[in-house]
Amino acid sequence: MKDIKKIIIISLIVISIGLIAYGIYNFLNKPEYIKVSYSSFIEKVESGEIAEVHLNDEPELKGQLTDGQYFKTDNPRIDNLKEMLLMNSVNVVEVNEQHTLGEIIAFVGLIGGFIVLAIFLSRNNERQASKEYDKMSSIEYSSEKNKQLTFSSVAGNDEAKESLMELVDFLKNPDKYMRYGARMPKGVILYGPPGTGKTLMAKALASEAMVDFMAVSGSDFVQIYAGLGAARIRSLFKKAREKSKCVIFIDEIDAIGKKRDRGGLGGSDESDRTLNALLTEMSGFKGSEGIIVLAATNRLDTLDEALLRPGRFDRQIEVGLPDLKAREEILQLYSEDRPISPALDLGRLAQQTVYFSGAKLESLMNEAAIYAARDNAKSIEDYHVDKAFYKVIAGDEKKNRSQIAKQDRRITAFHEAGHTVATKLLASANKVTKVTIIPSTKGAGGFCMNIPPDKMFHTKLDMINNIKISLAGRVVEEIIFGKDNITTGASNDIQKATETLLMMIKHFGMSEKMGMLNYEMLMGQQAADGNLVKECNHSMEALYNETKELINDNIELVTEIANELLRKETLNEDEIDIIIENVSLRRTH
Ligand SMILES: Nc1ncnc2c1ncn2[C@@H]1O[C@H](COP(=O)(O)OP(=O)(O)OP(=O)(O)O)[C@@H](O)[C@H]1O
Ligand SMILES: [Zn+2]
Repeated sequence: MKDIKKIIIISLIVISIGLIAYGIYNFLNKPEYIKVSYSSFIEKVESGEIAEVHLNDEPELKGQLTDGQYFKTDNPRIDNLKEMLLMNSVNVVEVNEQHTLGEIIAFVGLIGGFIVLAIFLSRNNERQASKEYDKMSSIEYSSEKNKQLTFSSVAGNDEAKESLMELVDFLKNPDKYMRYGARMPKGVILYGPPGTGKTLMAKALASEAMVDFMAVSGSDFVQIYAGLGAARIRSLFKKAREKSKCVIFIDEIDAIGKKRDRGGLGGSDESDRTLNALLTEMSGFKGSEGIIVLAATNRLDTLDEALLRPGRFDRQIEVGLPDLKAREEILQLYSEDRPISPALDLGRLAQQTVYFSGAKLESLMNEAAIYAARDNAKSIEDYHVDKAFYKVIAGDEKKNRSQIAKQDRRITAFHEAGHTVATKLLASANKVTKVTIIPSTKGAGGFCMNIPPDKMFHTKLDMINNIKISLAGRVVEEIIFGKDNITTGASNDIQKATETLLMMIKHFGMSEKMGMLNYEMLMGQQAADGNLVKECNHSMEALYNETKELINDNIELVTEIANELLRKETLNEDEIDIIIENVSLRRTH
């Protein structure tokens, strides 16, 4: 505001100078005119007493006599006046407009004044705008130094916690790792369903390492103004460097890091610019600076690959929904400071809260506490939890708390038990590290983690067994629940089985009927050759029937594993081996 005043004053001064100059010029140059009649003017022309005439369209003509005197006379406004004057060797000056030099000066002065004013105003605007831009581009972040928060405040997710704990020492002593030439990760992505404790873990990492925690959200960078998102990224990293050691947490990274469209549709230049700024900043800082960027997303597969490359977010940690044990731990955690009735069985409550996230469990205990307080009850009772339960799953289908997703769980348990048994019987060299009926981002239902041994070549038998392992989930569904009750849960399995079978026939010459031909080369891209489809269908059916036979022979084992899965939700390899041993002992007796 002050600046605007200054500019107005300066402009006024410039304008006044112009006007004064005009006045002075006029005053100094104002000649005295004597009036002569037109007839005496003509006489003077003819007698050669006129030196100069200014021709114009005005009522009066002006000019100068040979003796230097100025004169004026009536303007006859005739066409041949100029010719007549020239014939009498009078100097003729044509003045089309009446502007005198003085007026021109004043005019120039005025224009100049305005130009100066405009320049000043626009400069001022620019300065104002850039000031505002600076203000907006400096990112607001929430910073917390939470001394009490440790990894023990995060229940379950042991693998994820372990991976993060490795980083604590690095954050404390980055120099130590630099001395050994160890390259520590700059970026870690935590991915998994909402409310599973990703933010909580990031905070725990910062507080255990006793460094600053800077939290922002990806949506803060989605801006209407061009370049603002990128500027905010730079400001964020600048502030982080000022702190030297810190954890930057970017929630909802997908808001800036979405896959860039190859077709050019949808993806905006603006979000590209923001993403590029992030990538540049991340490659910019050195590992020795003790800065780690944690990012969270619900979906890893929507992120741009460029983000996941080495030197960026090259560590990806899954944070899944809690299983039975973890749910009990979380419930325990949120009961600690609350008066819980001794009759309230947290173990049973954990069993009844399948598919609940940590956030949902926390909210369950909180709502129960609110109901208890409203009742002025001595402690939180089972029926408070029951009421709270309906509140928390409100919007979901109203289910009895002990019946939640009961059928889903049963189907998933049997399906995964099928994969497990097939793996154990057909591919004993594979490691089944974990079976679970808790959904992950990888599989819709549960999953059976199966690590094949490291080998250079795969035999035909290996590939056939892999197909059977994939089919075993569906096979068990059919045997236990009937042909009409098979589910969509096997779609990934069917895709995998088909892929393997096609590879065997099309690339590896492993089908006697189709011979040793590469069908890709024979048919180009159009693979829908009738014979090929028929052969695939035929082979798949044979493999399905063989798998069915295998499962039927071992249905007792499948059932046992499924029931154990329903009890514990997650089984590791040792637990599976014990069940197998028990069942085979029972059989031989
Ligand atoms: N494993 C857990 N242990 C203890 N508390 C948990 C756990 N998971 C979630 N919570 C509780 O739920 C709250 C929300 O979790 P948090 O914000 O960390 O989830 P998030 O995974 O970051 O979710 P979003 O994807 O929605 O950002 C936490 O503050 C905590 O109270
Ligand atoms: Zn399956």
